[in-house]
Amino acid sequence: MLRRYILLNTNKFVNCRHVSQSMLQSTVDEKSGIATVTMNKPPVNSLNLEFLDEINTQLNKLQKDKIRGMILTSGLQKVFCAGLDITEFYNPNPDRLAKFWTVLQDTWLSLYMASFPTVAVINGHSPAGGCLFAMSCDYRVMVGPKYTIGLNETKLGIVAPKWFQDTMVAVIGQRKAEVSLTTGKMYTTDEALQVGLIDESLPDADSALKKGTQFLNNFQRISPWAFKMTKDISRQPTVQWLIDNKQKDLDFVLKFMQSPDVQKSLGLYLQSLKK
Ligand SMILES: CC/C=C\C/C=C\C/C=C\CC/C=C/CC(=O)SCCNC(=O)CCNC(=O)[C@H](O)C(C)(C)COP(=O)(O)OP(=O)(O)OC[C@H]1O[C@@H](n2cnc3c(N)ncnc32)[C@H](O)[C@@H]1OP(=O)(O)O
Repeated sequence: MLRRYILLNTNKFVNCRHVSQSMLQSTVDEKSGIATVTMNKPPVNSLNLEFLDEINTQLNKLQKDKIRGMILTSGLQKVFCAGLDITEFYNPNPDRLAKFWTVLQDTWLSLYMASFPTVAVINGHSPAGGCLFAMSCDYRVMVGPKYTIGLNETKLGIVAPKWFQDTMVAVIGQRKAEVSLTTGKMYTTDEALQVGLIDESLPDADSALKKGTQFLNNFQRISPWAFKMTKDISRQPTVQWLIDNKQKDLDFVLKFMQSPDVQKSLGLYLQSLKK
């Protein structure tokens, strides 16, 4: 059952419905219908099976609730999202890895094709899967200048799947995405703005949240149906490959991730992170 709360959010009191509370906090502003979904899984919001499942469930719920827009952000000090939880890939249990990858596919489809407008307020570092989530929103506002964002998979000795790559191509174009992906480039906020990976850079989280809300307010006079149809037409070419190839994509990941060379690279990368 939904309960009424007064919630302290970025130093401001707002009237909102409290929808859930765990690794993910979700609040809906009653007046505007805008949801703020805050990832809060210390230390770095890494996306493991349970966290992804919670995010996907929440996205589906918000869709049913017919919210008018969503801000996706982080409750952590300096990380938006560290991407996929690398421990899901290292010495994996094949059944769990299969579930993990399937939930990731579904979560991406839910976010990328959300029926409501979405904004990523990137208030911390956003490598790999974190960058994928940000790129899957309709608009990106990043807090600068000290955080970084990008698809860094090649630096881990792994390969960004086709649908990660296609998402980046849709945002920054083929040529820039190719250089970015092959070099595993992590962009500073300024560089990300220059290349078009983010839409705006703001000096602090409060002003970034305000900017995100302003963007969503653009849709108050736009019919949700017209918005959704337009977004579907625009994004369909990017999602269709995964829709048609979910099993093939999963089979490939299971094989790829269990190969000795990939396991060796991941082990070394995990060690370097621990240091
Ligand atoms: C031929 C092939 C064709 C097609 C290919 C098809 C398929 C390919 C298959 C699969 C592709 C898989 C794709 C994966 C995408 C990903 O998302 S991989 C994840 C990449 N993420 C990263 O590289 C981020 C690494 N982390 C960082 O850079 C920093 O932690 C960060 C800047 C985010 C924060 O820095 P800081 O605040 O200083 O924190 P720490 O570095 O000290 O970290 C704190 C603890 O958290 C642990 N940790 C960090 N990131 C992760 C992570 N992603 N997963 C798990 N754990 C992580 C870190 O080890 C620390 O742990 P400790 O406290 O020491 O125990």
